[in-house]
Amino acid sequence: PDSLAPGTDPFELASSAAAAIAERTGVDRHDVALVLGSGWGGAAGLLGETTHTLQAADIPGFSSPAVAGHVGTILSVLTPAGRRVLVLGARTHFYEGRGVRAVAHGVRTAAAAGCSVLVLTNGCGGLNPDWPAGTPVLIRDHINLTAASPLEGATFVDLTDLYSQRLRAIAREVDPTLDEGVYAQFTGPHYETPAEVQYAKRIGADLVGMSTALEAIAARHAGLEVLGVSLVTNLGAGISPVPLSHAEVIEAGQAAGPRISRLLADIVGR
Ligand SMILES: Nc1nc2[nH]c(I)nc2c(=O)[nH]1
Repeated sequence: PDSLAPGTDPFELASSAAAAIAERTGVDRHDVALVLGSGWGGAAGLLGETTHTLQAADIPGFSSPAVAGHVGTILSVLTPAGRRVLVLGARTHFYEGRGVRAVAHGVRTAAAAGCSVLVLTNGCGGLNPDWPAGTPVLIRDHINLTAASPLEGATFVDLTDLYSQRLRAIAREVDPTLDEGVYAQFTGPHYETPAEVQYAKRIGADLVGMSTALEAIAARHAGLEVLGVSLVTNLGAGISPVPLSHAEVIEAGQAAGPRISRLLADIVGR
């Protein structure tokens, strides 16, 4: 069944997606999954040898991307250390209105494909003036402002250390200058008002985005160890005098591309 409609079991769909990936790549088990957010597109090429490129729309439960800057492919990459990375370039955002099952499908597919680690990357707004556009920031924790959960029913899941200290320590070995922050997921698709940015700041957020938190919760439930890395692509509304634009977002991501791609490749290579 290639549908996330009510009635289909999302975990069965993830298993069939993982089976389709294994069949099409000949790779029975992947080790690390990587979700590429805005600005992170260049990372895949530096991870190792891309042995297979699949169209996401050909894999059960995935659809073609709705956001410019997100490619609609799923890659299988072999790292120099012999690790298999599943690169999910087809993220579904909560604001697409396809439901939380669609948002969590990639993560569940990664777990069903055998992955034990998930690296979630995103582009986001920064609330710290010390972080100009192009700054990568490790996610230390999140605030889920979507009023939703990817989990259904009495699925009580502990979220302490959701963003693995072990993986953050590895990231800091690779780049000791990396800062950390709390990421708040808004529903979007609109950007925050200046008042909402100040609200986010007051409740303890350093980064504002429209992804990641729901995926991380689904990842913990699926038993994956999570590393989250944000790319500050703009300062949150009201923090900087000029208005936001998606063009600015893509441009800042591209400028930071080489550095963050190298960073991600070195972290995954550990
Ligand atoms: N919510 C929110 N999401 C974002 N994504 C990007 I790239 N920039 C932003 C931002 O300023 N706010």
